[in-house]
Amino acid sequence: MEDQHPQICCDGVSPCESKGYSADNYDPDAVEESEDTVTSGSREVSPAGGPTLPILQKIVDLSSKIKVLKDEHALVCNQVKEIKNCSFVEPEMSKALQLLNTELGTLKRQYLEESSERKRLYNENIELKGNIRVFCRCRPLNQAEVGNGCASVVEFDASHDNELQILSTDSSKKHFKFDHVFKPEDSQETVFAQTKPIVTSVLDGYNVCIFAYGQTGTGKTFTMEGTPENRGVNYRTLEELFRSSESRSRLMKFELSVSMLEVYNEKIRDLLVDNSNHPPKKLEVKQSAEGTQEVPGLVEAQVFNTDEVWDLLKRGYSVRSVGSTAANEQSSRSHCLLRVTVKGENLINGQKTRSHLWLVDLAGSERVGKVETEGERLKESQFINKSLSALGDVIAALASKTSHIPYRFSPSVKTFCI
Ligand SMILES: Nc1ncnc2c1ncn2[C@@H]1O[C@H](COP(=O)(O)OP(=O)(O)OP(=O)(O)O)[C@@H](O)[C@H]1O
Repeated sequence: MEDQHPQICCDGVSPCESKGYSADNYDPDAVEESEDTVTSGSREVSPAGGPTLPILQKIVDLSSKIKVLKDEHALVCNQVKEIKNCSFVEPEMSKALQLLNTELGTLKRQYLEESSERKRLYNENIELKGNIRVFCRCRPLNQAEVGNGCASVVEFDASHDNELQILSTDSSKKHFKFDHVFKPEDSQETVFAQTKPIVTSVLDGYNVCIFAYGQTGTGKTFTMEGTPENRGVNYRTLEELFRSSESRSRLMKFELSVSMLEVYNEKIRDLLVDNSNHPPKKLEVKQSAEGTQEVPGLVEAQVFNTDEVWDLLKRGYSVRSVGSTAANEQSSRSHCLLRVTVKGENLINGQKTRSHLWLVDLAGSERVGKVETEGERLKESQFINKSLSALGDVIAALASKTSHIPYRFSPSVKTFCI
């Protein structure tokens, strides 16, 4: 019977050292495969009557493939056994979870420490540059000025972007220094780039205020409001606040709301209320129980995106008191104040902040005689000048760090200092 089995070579044994199957080296997979290969293949018979060398080689190859597969199978079986053994998996998993939680806690703590350090350094840097900063922007000559043959009396120093000189009528030059000077060709974007770092401090919980101050017709409203095609500081600020708050959204949740008011002839008027059908509500600055200055009854509209902001700003600008003067066709006759309230909540430690950003377009300072004002315009000018002079006193007192700051001298100034 033994002789009926074909003699095959395997395990690297050479044909001349061939051996037959026995009960000890029997491999059912290998035999099945071998038999199939030998019986179904075109039988090539060696001169001695056994299979030829190519077939033997195929069998050798298949045998080693089967061995590899068997080893892999044994490995997978062991893995399945391990997975089925829950008493092994659960403690391992809860240990891993515990480790991950500890690591997460450490990372959170480090993140909080890093972000409060960032906040401290950022705002320290702002303070080092000066808590009160003054920029000067010179507008280009307008068509009327060009038509009248006017020439610019402002000279800029190319090597100092914080200085300018004014040519006086007697040909002498007056030298002025600011924190930065913007030239007539500087865009709205360039102007905003300088204010942006201060603006983002409000997200860190600091109160910030930006005033546009200057003679009538010099470009205050253009700088703060801008035009739909060329938007100013107000819109760009809110755009930046949305962008910045989004980029911090993994750590902080922010809520932004907007109020708009004007101080006209020393009276406060809410610009977000439609007063067309009834007399405007009387608004006043009052001290709250917490000691902060508030305007009770002032509309505070929550905003979620820049489209909503633009709609609100347009609404407010459209009802602002403007009039035509000799110096400016569309002169603002009131101080316009845009207040952005930022409420922040730290999502990790629950700490809350509330801060205000005031963006103020002051009415133009003017020499009453020069702008030929009379009647209602004259009364407006007197109020404007009185409040601006009171504001000048407050800023001078703040800058010289005197103990008494004359906030209460004018209702407008009281409003600016809320
Ligand atoms: N940087 C500028 N580039 C181009 N045009 C400007 C610039 N600044 C101001 N203007 C234009 O000059 C005119 C007067 O500007 P604006 O109304 O902003 O002055 P203002 O200082 O707000 O005046 P007022 O105090 O009378 O309200 C406007 O037509 C405005 O578009």
